[in-house]
Amino acid sequence: MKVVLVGVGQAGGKVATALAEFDAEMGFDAVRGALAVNTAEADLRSLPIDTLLIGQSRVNGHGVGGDNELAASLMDEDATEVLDALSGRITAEAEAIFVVAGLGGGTGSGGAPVLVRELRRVHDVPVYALGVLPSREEGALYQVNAGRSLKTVVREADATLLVDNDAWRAADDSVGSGYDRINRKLARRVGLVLAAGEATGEDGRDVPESVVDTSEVIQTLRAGGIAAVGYASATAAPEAEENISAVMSTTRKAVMTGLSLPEATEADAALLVAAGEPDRIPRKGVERARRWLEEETGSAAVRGGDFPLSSDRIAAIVLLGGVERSARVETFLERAREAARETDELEQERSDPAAAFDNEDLDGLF
Ligand SMILES: Nc1nc2c(ncn2[C@@H]2O[C@H](COP(=O)(O)OP(=O)(O)OP(=O)(O)O)[C@@H](O)[C@H]2O)c(=O)[nH]1
Repeated sequence: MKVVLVGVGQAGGKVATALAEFDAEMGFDAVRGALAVNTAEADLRSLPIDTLLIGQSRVNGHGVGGDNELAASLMDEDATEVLDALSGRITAEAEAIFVVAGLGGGTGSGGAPVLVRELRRVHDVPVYALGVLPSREEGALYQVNAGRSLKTVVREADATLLVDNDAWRAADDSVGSGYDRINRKLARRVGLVLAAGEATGEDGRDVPESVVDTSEVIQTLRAGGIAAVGYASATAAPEAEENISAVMSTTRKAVMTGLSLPEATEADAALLVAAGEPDRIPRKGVERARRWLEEETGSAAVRGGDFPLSSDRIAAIVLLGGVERSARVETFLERAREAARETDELEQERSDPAAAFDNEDLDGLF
């Protein structure tokens, strides 16, 4: 899938950079452009990708200090500038746009939903959000901001791929010190999803039918709402038949312990990508893993395909679409509501998880 990335806020800029770097290192060429947008000049300075400062007339390059409503209004005012900066990058070959942001801060949290809305108004390709949820150890403001931002961005985007900052954090990482490591893991996992479908036949030969196509990624995300990605890998034996159980166990691991949104296994749609040396990927193993995924997610729409990579490992990449009914999402929203109650922003609470995005428990941003 040929994509253009727009990072909003500090986390957005860093994660977009990590994705662009991974894509370049691997030579996939799925990332066709990357721009970082921020209200804080200092956060843009160290980034190697293109940057754009917004809200200058009102915050003078000093950021919004966690105020996501202010950020939403600054993005609204400067949206034309951002769209202009992107217009040269979003060429006819772009198949999707990803707006990347940490949902718990100010600039990304408030700016991303507005930018998604504006991009959808002017571009025909799907506009997805890639949102980072704050760790449970972060304070009430982060949780409330993320809850409100999530509610709004899910409504505006074609789909919102969520990564929980607690998901891929090593046990000994503190929230801050672990960012680089989290960003690298995130870049590999999401980067492989983006690159799936970019595989070309060796020496100009036709791409085998079993190879995953970009449209399968888009179809899986078509369910809308919230999406999650899972990943696991194992050493591959030289013969395909010897790897049947490796495909099965990596698929299970990707879902049970490797998801970007832990335990969000109830899904409307799923895609299983088996990555590795084509000769080592067992058809029987992939079929078996797909059936298991169908049962585990309760989804009748489980797609599958290979991602040819020269590697002595075999990896399972699982993309789940429409996971917003999962207990994990409700747990986060409850955390955000609890934080909102603490900060005196909430009057009532409801318990139906599926209705969580329609009710007024947590105000949207706009
Ligand atoms: N995964 C990841 N999360 C990050 C990173 N930096 C910050 N975060 C998370 O993002 C949230 C804060 O968002 P930031 O992007 O730092 O804030 P901002 O959008 O720039 O907003 P302001 O600083 O208020 O203008 C918190 O929940 C952090 O845990 C990062 O590099 N990687």
